[in-house]
Amino acid sequence: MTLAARDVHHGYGDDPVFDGTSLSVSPGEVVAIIGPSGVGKSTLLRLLALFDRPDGGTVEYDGEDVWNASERRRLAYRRRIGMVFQETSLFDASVRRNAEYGLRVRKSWPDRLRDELRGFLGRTNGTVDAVEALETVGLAEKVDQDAASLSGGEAQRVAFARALAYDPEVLLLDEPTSDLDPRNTAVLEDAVLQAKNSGIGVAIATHDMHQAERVADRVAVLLGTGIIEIGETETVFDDPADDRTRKFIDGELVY
Ligand SMILES: Nc1ncnc2c1ncn2[C@@H]1O[C@H](COP(=O)(O)OP(=O)(O)OP(=O)(O)O)[C@@H](O)[C@H]1O
Repeated sequence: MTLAARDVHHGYGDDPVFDGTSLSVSPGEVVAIIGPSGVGKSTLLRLLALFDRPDGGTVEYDGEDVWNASERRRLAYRRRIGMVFQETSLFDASVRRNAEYGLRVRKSWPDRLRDELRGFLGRTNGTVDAVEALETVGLAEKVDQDAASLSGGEAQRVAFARALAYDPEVLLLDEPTSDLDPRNTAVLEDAVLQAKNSGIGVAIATHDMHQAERVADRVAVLLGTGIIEIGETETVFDDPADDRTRKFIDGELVY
């Protein structure tokens, strides 16, 4: 599984956000996307999540141009991608039901039938259980609590568990710890590393350089209308090829 945006052009109105940029996510790696506010980190994640079609260029899943595939195939690909947004949206029900939500909605009918058959035959279906996913984010003891009564940090962790619970091949995280305290941040970062170790490819947009250093194998630096540099985390932080990267990381670039 590799999810890739290739030479994508995209914008809103007359303003280009991307003028030909590329990014790929492979199994078992974490790619951090860093860059100033408004540069297009969320937009890039939305393109990778197959929510929006790029104006130009391609988004490919395992080499297949997703927007030239049938809608059925595109939906099947979309089901393999988990996305956690900046703003969490839980509904008024228990934590468990919120974490299970993706399982019910996103599974295709053939998957559901297969799972039922496997359940009938007494086999496990390989899907991460919602409670297991809640354990990963340290919320197992809150499964029966009403989601509406959770703190902001707990709600973000439930949103992450929901994405994990349906066993995605790729996880796209948009500032998943922007409102979290250090303890909640550490729990989520740990969950990201567990996801990676289980073979999931992760892309994470973050404002937090230290977070990128802690969790990412590769870092993509978005500036202007595209990625100006992408490489191994250590190289990008310690010995960047582009001087603008160094300035951005050192806080010398003013936007
Ligand atoms: N639906 C939209 N309609 C019009 N303009 C949009 C829309 N979504 C995003 N933009 C614009 O596209 C640009 C990129 O936005 P985006 O949210 O991707 O940036 P970002 O890097 O994620 O920002 P932040 O770090 O503040 O979350 C911004 O100039 C934004 O105003």
